Amino acid sequence: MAFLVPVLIIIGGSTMQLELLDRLRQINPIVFNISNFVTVQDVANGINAIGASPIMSEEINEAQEMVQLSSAVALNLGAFTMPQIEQIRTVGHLANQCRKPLILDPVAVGAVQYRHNVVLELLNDFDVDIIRGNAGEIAALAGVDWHAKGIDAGNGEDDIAAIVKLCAQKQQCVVILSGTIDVISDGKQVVKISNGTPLFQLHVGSGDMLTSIVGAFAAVSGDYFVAAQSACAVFAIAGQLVAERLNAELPGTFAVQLMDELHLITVDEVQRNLKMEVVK
Ligand SMILES: Nc1ncnc2c1ncn2[C@@H]1O[C@H](COP(=O)(O)OP(=O)(O)O)[C@@H](O)[C@H]1O
Ligand SMILES: Cc1ncsc1CCOP(=O)(O)O
Ligand SMILES: [Mg+2]
Repeated sequence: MAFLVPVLIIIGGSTMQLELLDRLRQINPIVFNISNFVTVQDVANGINAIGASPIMSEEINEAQEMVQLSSAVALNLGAFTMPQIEQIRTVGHLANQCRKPLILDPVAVGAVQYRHNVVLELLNDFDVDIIRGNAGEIAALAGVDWHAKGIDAGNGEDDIAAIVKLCAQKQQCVVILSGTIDVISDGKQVVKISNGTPLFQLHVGSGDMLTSIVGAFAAVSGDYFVAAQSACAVFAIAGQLVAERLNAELPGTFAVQLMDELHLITVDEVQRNLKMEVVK
């Protein structure tokens, strides 16, 4: 096994372990995803491109084997049906029993009350380690007023650092609120990562890809707060590097080149481009 050079960035007491990207590529962890039919291909290829190994399943009878063979489990609630909720519940319990990191993407819970209710029931049923959503979704889970717009963040006036911290305290896990700035909290500390590009918003599935890539980082780190920060930094900087090379708003080209960049991006590039701050 090649020697891993530790790349630690310490800002205001918070530690970003950028070498997790190299560790991920060496270990090639399996990430089991319950995906949605809209973005499943992007999610599988995003995991593959970054250096992990995706597997998807909609069958409850193979839930136990799926969880056992994987190193992280990502639950995307983008387009679930009631029978699928039984599979999701089973997988959530199994992930807890087998101590596999469990990541949740609560798609559109800020816009659809039915989804919100179902997700709150699931969160009562099993423990998730990391929640990743946009501002509309995280505000809903924090119980804060916000005008979400379908699968998109929408708008609101509250302080997003306070919202993500409240959500992390309420749900007792690490929470990522992604957007123009990614804000990450474990309920005590809050970190902001100001990388990325607005082109992410022109590609449906950007958030879903990030959620499963968070799973890949959680699979190779015992510290979910650090894993969440590293995944957000790598993903946002990959998109930013692509955008810097494009001379027009090209959503199709962006999506294709994002996949390439996820494969090519190095720890050194992340380190040179990282814009991270600890919120006081
Ligand atoms: N305006 C923006 N500027 C920079 N990065 C962005 C912007 N909007 C979204 N992103 C990035 O897009 C990725 C997906 O996040 P987001 O768009 O919030 O998810 P979702 O697709 O679930 O709404 C994240 O890496 C985030 O940092
Ligand atoms: C359009 C759509 N409808 C249900 S799930 C979904 C995809 C959401 O993807 P993302 O949250 O990554 O933009
Ligand atoms: Mg989303």
